[in-house]
Amino acid sequence: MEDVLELHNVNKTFKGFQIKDLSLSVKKGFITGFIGGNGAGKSTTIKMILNLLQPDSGTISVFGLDYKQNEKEIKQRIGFVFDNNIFYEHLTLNEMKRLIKPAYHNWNDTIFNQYVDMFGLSLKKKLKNFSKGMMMKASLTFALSHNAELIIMDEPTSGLDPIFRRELLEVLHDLMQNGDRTIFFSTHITTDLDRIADYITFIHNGHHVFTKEQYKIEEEYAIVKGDTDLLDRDTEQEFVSIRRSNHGFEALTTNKQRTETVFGDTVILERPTLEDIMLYTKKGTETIW
Ligand SMILES: Nc1ncnc2c1ncn2[C@@H]1O[C@H](COP(=O)(O)OP(=O)(O)OP(=O)(O)O)[C@@H](O)[C@H]1O
Repeated sequence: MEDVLELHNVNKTFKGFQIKDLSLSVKKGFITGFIGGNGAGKSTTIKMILNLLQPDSGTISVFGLDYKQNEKEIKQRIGFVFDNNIFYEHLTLNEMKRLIKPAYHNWNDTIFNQYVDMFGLSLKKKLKNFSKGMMMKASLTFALSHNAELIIMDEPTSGLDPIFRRELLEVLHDLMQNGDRTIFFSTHITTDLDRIADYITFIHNGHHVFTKEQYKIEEEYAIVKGDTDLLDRDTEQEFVSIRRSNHGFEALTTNKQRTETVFGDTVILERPTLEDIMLYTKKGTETIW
């Protein structure tokens, strides 16, 4: 399968925060959800992918091209959707379109009008009077109107009400019927990903934890529950992190099959949510529990 986006050993240091040797790839034709807790480095990574921020070292290639030689071509083929307002607020949607359209040689007015209608956006209303949901839809409309092959979104569903969110997810899902398109989006709302993501990329504290097909996560990971007397120095090694209470322990395994072999039916295995995986991974590295 073709990778549309590849990061190789990318490093970026801010005071008090570091993206460390981040390598990841995004498969063409699929939706990849990009997850990680607050401050994990998602926005920083997305900015580097969009060449809005330069890595200190490492390489980033988009469509197999690098920004140094091919910035214009890459930007023609990428659409990005941000949660905060990147438009000129005093302009109407129509005025904004006139400004953006000449920058893209693949611009398609029919598609633009189609999404404006579908999203119920007003062409004559000033953008400063758009709600957050409308702004997100406007931003997505611009990305789609130049036929972007790769759509990158930073928290597209945050702050949207459940109906808007569901609608947006359905639009994203429908967009994938054209198998050439790829979507990479960060989110805190991991339940959104259950609906539409094929792959999940998880970063924690500037490190890549995994990129996996969603169904594989279900196959490999499990929450394990059992009596604390099953735990010793050896068996503890089986888990990412362990939570103990008076009633027993709960832990996350990344290798369900092995856990079954080691513990047999002395433990109960449950399907973890992405939230569980994020939480246990965080606790594991902080060793609080
Ligand atoms: N320009 C900058 N200068 C200094 N530090 C920065 C800069 N941009 C981001 N950071 C820091 O880098 C860390 C990662 O921030 P980033 O916005 O990438 O995380 P995030 O995963 O998108 O978080 P959230 O989900 O909360 O939006 C944070 O500690 C942040 O304060």
